[in-house]
Amino acid sequence: MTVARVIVDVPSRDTDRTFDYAIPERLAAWVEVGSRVAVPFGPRKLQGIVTSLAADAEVDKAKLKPLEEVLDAIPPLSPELVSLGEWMSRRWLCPLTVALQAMLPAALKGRSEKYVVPASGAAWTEEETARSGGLLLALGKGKPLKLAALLQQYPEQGQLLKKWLREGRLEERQRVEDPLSVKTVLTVYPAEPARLREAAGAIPARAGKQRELARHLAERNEPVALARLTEAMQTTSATIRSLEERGLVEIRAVREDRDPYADREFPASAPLSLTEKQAEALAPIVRALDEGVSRTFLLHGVTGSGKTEIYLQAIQRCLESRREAIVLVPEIALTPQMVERFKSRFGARVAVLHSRLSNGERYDEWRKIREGRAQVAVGARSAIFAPFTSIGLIVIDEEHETSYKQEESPKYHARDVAVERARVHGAAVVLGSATPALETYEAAAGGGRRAEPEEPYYIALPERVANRPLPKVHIVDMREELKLGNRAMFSRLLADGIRARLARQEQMVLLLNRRGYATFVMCRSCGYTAACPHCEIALTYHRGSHNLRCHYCGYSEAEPTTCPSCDSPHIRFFGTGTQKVEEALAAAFPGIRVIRMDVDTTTEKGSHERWLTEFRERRADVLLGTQMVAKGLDFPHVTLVGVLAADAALRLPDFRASERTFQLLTQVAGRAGRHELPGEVIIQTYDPEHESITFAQGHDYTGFAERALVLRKQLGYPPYGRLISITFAHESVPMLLSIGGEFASGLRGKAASAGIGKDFDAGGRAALEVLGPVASPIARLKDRYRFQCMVKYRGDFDASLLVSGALGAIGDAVKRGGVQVSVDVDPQMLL
Ligand SMILES: Nc1ncnc2c1ncn2[C@@H]1O[C@H](COP(=O)(O)OP(=O)(O)OP(=O)(O)O)[C@@H](O)[C@H]1O
Ligand SMILES: [Zn+2]
Ligand SMILES: [Zn+2]
Repeated sequence: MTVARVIVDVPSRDTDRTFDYAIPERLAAWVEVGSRVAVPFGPRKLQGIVTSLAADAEVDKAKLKPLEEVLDAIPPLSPELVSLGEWMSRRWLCPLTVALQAMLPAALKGRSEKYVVPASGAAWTEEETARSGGLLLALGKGKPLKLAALLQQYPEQGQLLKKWLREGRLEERQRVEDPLSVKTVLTVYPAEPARLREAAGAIPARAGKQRELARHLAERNEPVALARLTEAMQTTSATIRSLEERGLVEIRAVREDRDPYADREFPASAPLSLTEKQAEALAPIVRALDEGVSRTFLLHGVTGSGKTEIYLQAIQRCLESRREAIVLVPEIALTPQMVERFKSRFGARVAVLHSRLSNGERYDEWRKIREGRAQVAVGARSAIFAPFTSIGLIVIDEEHETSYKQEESPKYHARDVAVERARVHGAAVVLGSATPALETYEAAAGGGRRAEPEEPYYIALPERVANRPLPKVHIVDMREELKLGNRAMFSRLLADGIRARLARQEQMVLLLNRRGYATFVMCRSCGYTAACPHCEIALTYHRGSHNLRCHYCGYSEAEPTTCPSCDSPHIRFFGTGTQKVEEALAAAFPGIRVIRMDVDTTTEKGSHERWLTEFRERRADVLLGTQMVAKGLDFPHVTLVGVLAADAALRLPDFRASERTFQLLTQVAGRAGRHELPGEVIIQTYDPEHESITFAQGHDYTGFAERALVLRKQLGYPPYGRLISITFAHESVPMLLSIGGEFASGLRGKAASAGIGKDFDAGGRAALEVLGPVASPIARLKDRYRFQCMVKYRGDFDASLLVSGALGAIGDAVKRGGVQVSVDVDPQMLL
């Protein structure tokens, strides 16, 4: 092979095709499908990825420019991932390079020199040393050598170098000294507990904080990071230094390991003996694993039904057959608690990938997978691209979660990617949820209407483990509360519930459903609301800085004192934030200990974990938060879950609003009473008859789904029809109307000539309907107006192909006018 087809990393229409390059002799051993390369491109030098190799070029071979460099010793993408990228680019209408880049760890993007060093403990025979022609000698000097230089200097040894890199005897480094690996943390080492306790007694009362600290450390009896201690104990490092002066602690700078979980002990866990129901659920999955056929399962199990144990045992089976497993969990649920369950069972064979890791850490975990040191990848959405070569099982926990859809290009859904990868690998896919997406449920169960379940195969776990009951759910009509003169944030029932838990020292989870319940500013006299002058979006009030901010473009302005529209002084901040609830709790229940978890309190790395640990250790009574407290948490002492403003998101202009609300309520209710203590749930709402709320009260997923599906069918929404939304953005509205109109009529024409009608009837015939162009729900963003066309279709044809054809036809006009176009296939968020 002497020609490489390369896709360059420029995400535009014009460059969305491969370009041919000659492979120079010296690089011949290194260029593979999936290699990252540097190539000349006109006057520029670009990065690209080799998507195929060919013996001959499409143009005159003598005119081909040569590849300049191979950027990694071992290609970061396998041929399988390259073709997956091609599939994604067709499926979600994005440039191929965008799909391929999404699979690379961030540390591999951009330019950086690569170095090669011998791995610690690696050894070579004399014969190998001789064959290496001086290469090993050079490396043996202990200094990392540049990969590019080695390729130049030892052209004959290319294959050897590559072999040793693959075997892990040589290692590839990003930098000579990776600054991340020498990071240190100040750590407090306490003295013996007995000594601490004795000394605490002798510390004078005026140094009460020191005394409290000494007692705390005696109880804790293990080293703790200084920063963590000051925060947990609400004290300063000076106080801890005073303890050091007293000889009660020692503060040392400790090298922080790059393995984010390295300092944690994971007690080994053995497989539980499954309940009868669990065993029944596992059986068909094991059968598929043993047969090595690709099959998808929907594991529909109520909260606390023991789905995770089924995942674990399925993974076990997969590993026994020497294949690898990927487990996806929503980013927000990727807590130490979740990670612990996998690490305890499979130890060092687990690699963890999530966004809170630094680029260096992520890269390390990614390399563990690629080099075969890990066989289980646990991670958020993008872990679906884990560079395994022999996948046996893919698990998607909480498969209904919206975070599995990426909202920026490539706008892929991890569920679809999982099914496609599984098809190629002959792997099983397990989609688990207590509240499956209606699309998944309809496909699997057909709502019980189909005699033979098709793909995915439906497995139900309708009961909790050990016959624990699902919690009792009460609904409180907040309008009634108001009529009775209760203007507080908490209904009488909820307030009583909180008081009772405080008295019994049990714990509570309070959810503030803030989606659609923005903290906006409104004039009570004229109804004026503050909106961003650049985007059609209400400004959000920020308490700390007393200003109003746009969450889309960052615009901010000072909090108004009088209404800009009518001069009335009755302009004020509306809606409820978690901060306000926290204050109300403190006022109503003196001494209550609250942990507030929302975007503001969890931005710092590791803070999310820290809060949850504190709550687990029962150092707080209430865990208060937004959506992030609803998922996957398993705390034995939580006996009350309260939902403030359950209906806040119901009125969003999105056909999935009631599905999302039902899912959220059911999930959060599932946090209560998961262990010995029974649980209770109180839902406050202004809309107590809404189906999302009444079905959640009855823990009745099936009832909810059947009703919702009837509506979906009438309206031709998913799962009975599919959507593609195309958004055009530009400063000028007439331009948008003309481009949008041209696109819509072009697409209609293409559909008609393909024999596809526009009528969306119940008969299930192929149909395609183009709605719009109309102003988008966000009508202006960053000073650009936005118009959208919604394509609604059904039937067995490639609608994406038609859309891409229609976009191609207006391509020149779009380019000339400088119109931005974005396409979302199967959109999840209609806002
Ligand atoms: N076979 C078993 N024997 C004993 N205990 C079990 C068994 N299976 C699961 N459990 C326990 O039951 C509890 C609930 O299980 P798990 O967290 O796996 O449920 P889940 O279905 O994943 O719940 P959710 O959807 O709410 O996250 C856990 O504490 C778990 O340890
Ligand atoms: Zn006003
Ligand atoms: Zn804005």
